[in-house]
Amino acid sequence: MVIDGEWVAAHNGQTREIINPFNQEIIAVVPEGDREDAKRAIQAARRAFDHGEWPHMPAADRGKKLFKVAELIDQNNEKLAELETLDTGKTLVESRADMEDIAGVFRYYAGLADKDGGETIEPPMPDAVSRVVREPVGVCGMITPWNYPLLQASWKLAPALAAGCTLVLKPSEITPLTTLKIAELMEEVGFPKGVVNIVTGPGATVGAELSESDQVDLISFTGGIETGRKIMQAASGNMKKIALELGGKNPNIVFADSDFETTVDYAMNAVYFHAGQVCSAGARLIVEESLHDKLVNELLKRVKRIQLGNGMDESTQMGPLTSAEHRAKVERYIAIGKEEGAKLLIGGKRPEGKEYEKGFFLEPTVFDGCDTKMRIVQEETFGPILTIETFRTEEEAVRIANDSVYGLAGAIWTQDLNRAQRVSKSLRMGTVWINDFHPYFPQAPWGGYKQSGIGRELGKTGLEEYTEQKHIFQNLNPQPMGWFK
Ligand SMILES: NC(=O)c1ccc[n+]([C@@H]2O[C@H](COP(=O)([O-])OP(=O)(O)OC[C@H]3O[C@@H](n4cnc5c(N)ncnc54)[C@H](O)[C@@H]3O)[C@@H](O)[C@H]2O)c1
Ligand SMILES: C[N+](C)(C)CC=O
Repeated sequence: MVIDGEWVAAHNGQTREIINPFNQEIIAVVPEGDREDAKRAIQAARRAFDHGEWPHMPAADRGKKLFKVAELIDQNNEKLAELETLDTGKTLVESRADMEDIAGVFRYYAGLADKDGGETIEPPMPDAVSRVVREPVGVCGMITPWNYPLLQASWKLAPALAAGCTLVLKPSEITPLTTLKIAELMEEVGFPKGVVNIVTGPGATVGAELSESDQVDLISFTGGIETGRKIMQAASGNMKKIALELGGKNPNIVFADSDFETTVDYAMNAVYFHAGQVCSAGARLIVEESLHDKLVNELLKRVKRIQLGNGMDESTQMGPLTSAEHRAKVERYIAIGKEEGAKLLIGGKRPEGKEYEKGFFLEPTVFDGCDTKMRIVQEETFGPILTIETFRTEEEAVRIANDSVYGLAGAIWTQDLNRAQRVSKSLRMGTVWINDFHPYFPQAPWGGYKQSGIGRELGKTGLEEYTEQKHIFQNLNPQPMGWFK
């Protein structure tokens, strides 16, 4: 890991084996840091912020460095993609696309770094000037999940560095490899020491230290809702700023007038992409009753054809789940769905065959006859499970879709664009897609309503999250007030 510009082992020499979820082979051994390592990294980031050049460097120069990182990511796209696939199990095609997105994020914030020079405002008194400027928030703690390891890291690294912050990043303990690789690329670009620190290790120690430390000014977290709650509590000690990107249980609302072929195609992609391990997965299909039978029949035909396999194999459409623990959790949800009376139409078990024996595979699964009282509809299973609910009216569709503690994303399929606009206004979600599913890009903010999170990543807001606003007021003609004579 990287602390204060040096590649170091964990202070106590502990290590962790990183496993390929396709065959359980050990692909790497990484340091298993603890609170002590996190403290050292925080101190390094603190020194680099309080006494270093990075926060004071012209923003355009910080931007140039980020452009170079983007170039190196492009040059190393294949290597990084392979590493991500070996570590997570996702298909190589997905990993390559992730790397392109990641380079795009660095490029976007490289360009944005020097665009906000502050603003002059009109003070309500004569002979005065007022300026509002943005300054880096300080030392940032960053904690990332295992499903999109480098992508989620890039959404934090690029804006924080553009803003002039220093940081300590803790990747998920089970998928740290691409985060360590990008630290190598950043070393090649040359960031001042202590600006970028990477500490590998568990959430309960390294993550908790970052969240609790009074030397950290902001904690940015992407992960599950329960961990988010703990981080929010831990952050209250020094009132550090918090940015939380949490889970979702995202409705995919299909009206009977939608374009059938495109809708079915996207409904599959919405839920089974990356084996459903996507915060914005379209895991709840909410379909107009009159279209239900036709849509379900076609879905089942296509689900049967999904090609499971090694993510490294170009013909694979869906890889294994990322860990044995996670597969066990998803299997528990399948059992819960059956107990709740949902009708299992397909899947619900591990695939048979020698090629699947060692991997953490689970068949794509469809439950019909679902409703919002069921746990499989309310809770994030984070696996290849689709639940189907039906509606008769537009109002009912909206009510069902909003009946959730989450509010991350959702989609509407219809050719009636007035209806699409009406429904999009009624959905309590951070992102609404009309006749599409899944697009996200650096220019548009990303984040959740309700318990899906606090704050936004990406877009201009994603940069502002890493800044404090300062109002600088100058009296141009100071005279005694004469109040206390
Ligand atoms: N909203 C988004 O943009 C987005 C994106 C990706 C993933 N997610 C969510 O992430 C979740 C899946 O990821 P996960 O299983 O890795 O989540 P998780 O909450 O289990 O872990 C996320 C990170 O938090 C760390 N952590 C665990 N306990 C901690 C503690 N007490 N203090 C500090 N850090 C701690 C983990 O080590 C890991 O690095 C899903 O809920 C998914 O929806 C959300
Ligand atoms: C934010 N996203 C969609 C890239 C990953 C969510 O898990």
